[in-house]
Amino acid sequence: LYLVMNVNSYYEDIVFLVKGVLGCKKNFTALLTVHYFTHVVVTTDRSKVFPKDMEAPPGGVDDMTRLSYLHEPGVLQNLATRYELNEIYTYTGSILIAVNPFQRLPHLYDTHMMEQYKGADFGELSPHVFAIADVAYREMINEGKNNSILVSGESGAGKTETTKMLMRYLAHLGGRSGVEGRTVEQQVLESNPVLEAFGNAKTVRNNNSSRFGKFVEIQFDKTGRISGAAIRTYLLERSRVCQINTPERNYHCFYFLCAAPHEDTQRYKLADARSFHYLNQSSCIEVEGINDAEEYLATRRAMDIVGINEEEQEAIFRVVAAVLHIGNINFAKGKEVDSSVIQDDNSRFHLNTASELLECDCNNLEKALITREIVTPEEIITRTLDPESALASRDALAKTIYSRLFDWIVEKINVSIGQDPNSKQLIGVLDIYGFESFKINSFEQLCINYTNEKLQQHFNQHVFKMEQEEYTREEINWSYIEFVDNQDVLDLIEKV
Ligand SMILES: Nc1ncnc2c1ncn2[C@@H]1O[C@H](COP(=O)(O)OP(=O)(O)OP(=O)(O)O)[C@@H](O)[C@H]1O
Repeated sequence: LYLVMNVNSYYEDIVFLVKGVLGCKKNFTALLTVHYFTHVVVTTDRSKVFPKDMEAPPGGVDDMTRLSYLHEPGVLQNLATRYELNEIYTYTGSILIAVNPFQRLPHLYDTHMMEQYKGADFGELSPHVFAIADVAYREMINEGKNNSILVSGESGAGKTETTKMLMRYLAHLGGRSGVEGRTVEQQVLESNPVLEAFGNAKTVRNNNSSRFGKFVEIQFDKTGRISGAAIRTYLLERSRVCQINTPERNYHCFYFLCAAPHEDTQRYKLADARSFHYLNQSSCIEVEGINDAEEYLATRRAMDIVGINEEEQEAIFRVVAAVLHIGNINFAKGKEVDSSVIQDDNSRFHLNTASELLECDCNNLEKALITREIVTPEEIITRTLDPESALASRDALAKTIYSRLFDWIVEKINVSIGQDPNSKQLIGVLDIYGFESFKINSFEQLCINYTNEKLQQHFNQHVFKMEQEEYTREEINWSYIEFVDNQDVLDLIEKV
């Protein structure tokens, strides 16, 4: 198991390192380096300052296990120093820390660079995401065992970009030349735009934030060539389909479709994105750097490439449009207590259009929205719903349809990429969103945080156990390292 930790680069106020002590009476007066270039003199409490490694090279160290003081400011200072020199990668032992450069650095990822890392000993060259992929691949070949690379970090830290680079490098190592048609590795890489159109959205932190977790399994044959692949997705953020706030957006595909050529929008009876409730709850409709009309065509092309045919594409976009129409169906109070009716002609138009697009009977759809069936051992009881409950059932339907569409697309991509039933070796790359804590947290956050906690636990055990075994083997005198162990939290959730 390898870990790539992605870090955002915009923290400004956390590096407080003592540059030199000016006086030390009651309080601690120290010359501090704030945000690595501005120097200020402040008086502060002794407990708030940390010693600086005066012997560290001016450009920082490329493996942080070599730092004399391993405290948080020291680690951040080292990352910041290297970042200033455009060195975005740093090791901590076998863990790779990647700081988001927020700019394209093509020279870091070209073929020449890939060739350099091919077969090089770990640690011999500068830290790089290719080195992690290389060692995972070589261990798999030499020891015949499966390997996984875990890419973690908060939203916008660069996990998806890192995953793409890992895949590109693995495709470079295990790719086949001269194979007719599109190769497995090409198809895996080319599936990204499709997954992003349906699973990514603009958030506060990231204009192209993945709202699902992804585990890509690359399968290899005995000779180390890629023989198949599978993409597994987790925890698609369903709530986004119905609820968004400024400055966020819903999933990209909704805006792409509203900006499609006229003949397509006409077929799906679509209008401006601003006229749909699921989109206009946020004032953000357009995003700088994303041309929705062009992206619509690009998504269609990407679908062609991954084997989603014209008829299937039509069906997919019909469902996307139907979700938008469902969101515009409103309800008014019915004559009976706790009942509701379709609000007006406008809502009826959207109800009829949604049922046309979904190819279902519009009376049945209406009934499904304004009533609830309760199944008891004796009979099925049908209860009417008040307008508020009807809205909730409308949103639940939209979320379910959308998440099933997403799963269907993933399944379709998997069928077209093809898995190798005889494969004995694989490398898995896990790109999963990190811990989340908002003002208001829902069940989705609990699931996401639980998953991360579980991964963290697995990693802690793996790393600490490995280290301790090594110390014992080398007969090093060591004492147990204290670390935050949240096993109690996991036990609590798992036993509920
Ligand atoms: N190695 C890199 N080179 C160039 N740009 C990068 C790199 N890593 C990240 N970025 C930039 O940062 C943006 C956010 O990165 P990315 O989408 O990979 O984050 P993420 O951690 O997957 O976020 P989320 O969890 O929200 O999906 C990218 O769109 C890209 O502009």
